[in-house]
Amino acid sequence: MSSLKVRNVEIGKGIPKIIAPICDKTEEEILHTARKFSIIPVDFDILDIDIVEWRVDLYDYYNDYKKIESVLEKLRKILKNIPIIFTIKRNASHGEAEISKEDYVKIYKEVCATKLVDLIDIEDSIGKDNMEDIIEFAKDMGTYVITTNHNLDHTPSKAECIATAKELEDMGSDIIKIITKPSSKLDVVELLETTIIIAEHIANVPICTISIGEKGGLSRICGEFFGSCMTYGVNRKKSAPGQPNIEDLSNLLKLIHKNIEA
Ligand SMILES: O=C1C[C@@](O)(C(=O)O)C[C@@H](O)[C@@H]1O
Repeated sequence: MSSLKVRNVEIGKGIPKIIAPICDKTEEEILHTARKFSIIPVDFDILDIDIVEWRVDLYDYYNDYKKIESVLEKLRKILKNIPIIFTIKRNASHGEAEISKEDYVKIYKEVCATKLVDLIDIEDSIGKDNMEDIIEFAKDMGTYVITTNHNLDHTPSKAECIATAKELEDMGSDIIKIITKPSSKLDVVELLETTIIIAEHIANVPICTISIGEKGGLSRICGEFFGSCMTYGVNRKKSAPGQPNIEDLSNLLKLIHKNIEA
């Protein structure tokens, strides 16, 4: 697995990168949260984040491209050099956006064309052709692509996850993300083992794996050992169940980094 440098952040090397999602509904709240993320750390008031994800499906106007662009322009200024991920999750992937695949593709392309975001996160529920369509466009615009495979009701086998990772990499993903739902502790362990195999033997791009819900919490903190390159931390509002808060996450990641040989 090789790393990916986005602005000053090297994803796929060292401590997994902390992504802070912005999950607000209104422009005012979104910008307020972004300002908190951009504050220069003072003493203990450190918000230790590497990347900000805007969860656009949680915004009141997720299907109004003009409004999205206007918020993005402001976010870009506020967040300065912090990389921004643009994500719309449709309700097919437990997100909030009731949006057709065609509109999804259209909004993502328009956003790439603005060059205001560093990465986009696209979901596999839109189908291979639509994913490839967005990826090709994103590459032309210089936007990095995270492709997300959602398994929100089960944990697929190792073989299935490996096949998925290969397929997503072949499509041109810059980062591969696999999300699974555990029904037992063994499911969590299975995903961690799968992560090692993909990171060390299969993928040439960084991968991120998450076992969701309270049962899967371990998968969010031990990525450095198993080969998962990034993890999501909560600020005020969670964007998914099981996410730890940013401060705890940051402390844990540093502690693990000091005590393991990855
Ligand atoms: O894909 C993901 C991962 C996530 O669902 C999580 O479980 O932490 C949180 C989402 O905001 C993000 O887009």
